[in-house]
Amino acid sequence: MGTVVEAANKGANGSILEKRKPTIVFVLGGPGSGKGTQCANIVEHYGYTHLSAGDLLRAEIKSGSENGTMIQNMIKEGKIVPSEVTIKLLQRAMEESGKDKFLIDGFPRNEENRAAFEKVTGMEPSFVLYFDCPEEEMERRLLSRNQGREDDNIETIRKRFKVFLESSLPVINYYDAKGKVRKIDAARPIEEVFASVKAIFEPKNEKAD
Ligand SMILES: Nc1ncnc2c1ncn2[C@@H]1O[C@H](COP(=O)(O)OP(=O)(O)O)[C@@H](O)[C@H]1O
Ligand SMILES: O=c1ccn([C@@H]2O[C@H](COP(=O)(O)OP(=O)(O)O)[C@@H](O)[C@H]2O)c(=O)[nH]1
Ligand SMILES: [Mg+2]
Repeated sequence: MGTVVEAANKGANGSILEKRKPTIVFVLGGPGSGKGTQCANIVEHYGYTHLSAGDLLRAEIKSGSENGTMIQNMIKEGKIVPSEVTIKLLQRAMEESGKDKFLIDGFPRNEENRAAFEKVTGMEPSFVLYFDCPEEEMERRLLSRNQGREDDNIETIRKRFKVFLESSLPVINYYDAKGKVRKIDAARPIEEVFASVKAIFEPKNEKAD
């Protein structure tokens, strides 16, 4: 039974993840659009495991890994770290969690990230949550985030906005063409945004009338 699904999920590396067939939701949106904030809410209500690609990369810098300096420099410049580095961290985190429902926050950030992830893991997202927010609002939020991040300064923020428009939006457009994007107006208060998020995660009542 399920041979068609199994074939569709089969990736190139024989990973245990294939056997578990995890559910994946990509959480995308510009820097400061509220991805991390809303992911925390989703985890609380819907039992997903939150994996922030940015957090994994920052942890990798702290761990003193051989890639640490390269990653740090790229983040400081708002550039996208090579796929193989980020994908390895995501795969490891998924494996180690022992869980099977993931919010992947802030990845894929460009078409190459996306294609490499799908190829290496053999997985596609169930859907993509896209937090849509104007730059002025994102800029305000980032400048008052106060997490001591090296990239939350106006110079790097401008670079991140440019990278988002040029490289990350095409990923959203790609999934939109496949009918997989759930777009949310993220320029509202946190609770209002979460109300829209809930409507996406709640099971549909087919017989509602
Ligand atoms: N809807 C919102 N309205 C106002 N501030 C918000 C909202 N969502 C998040 N924030 C704040 O904006 C900053 C960036 O949010 P965060 O969730 O870290 O965004 P992202 O992960 O997309 O960069 C944080 O300080 C957060 O508390
Ligand atoms: O898949 C990823 C995710 C993040 N980053 C880098 O990490 C930074 C911070 O990402 P994060 O998602 O934490 O920032 P946010 O958008 O949440 O503010 C980005 O600007 C990139 O330089 C990356 O290269 N690849
Ligand atoms: Mg974040």
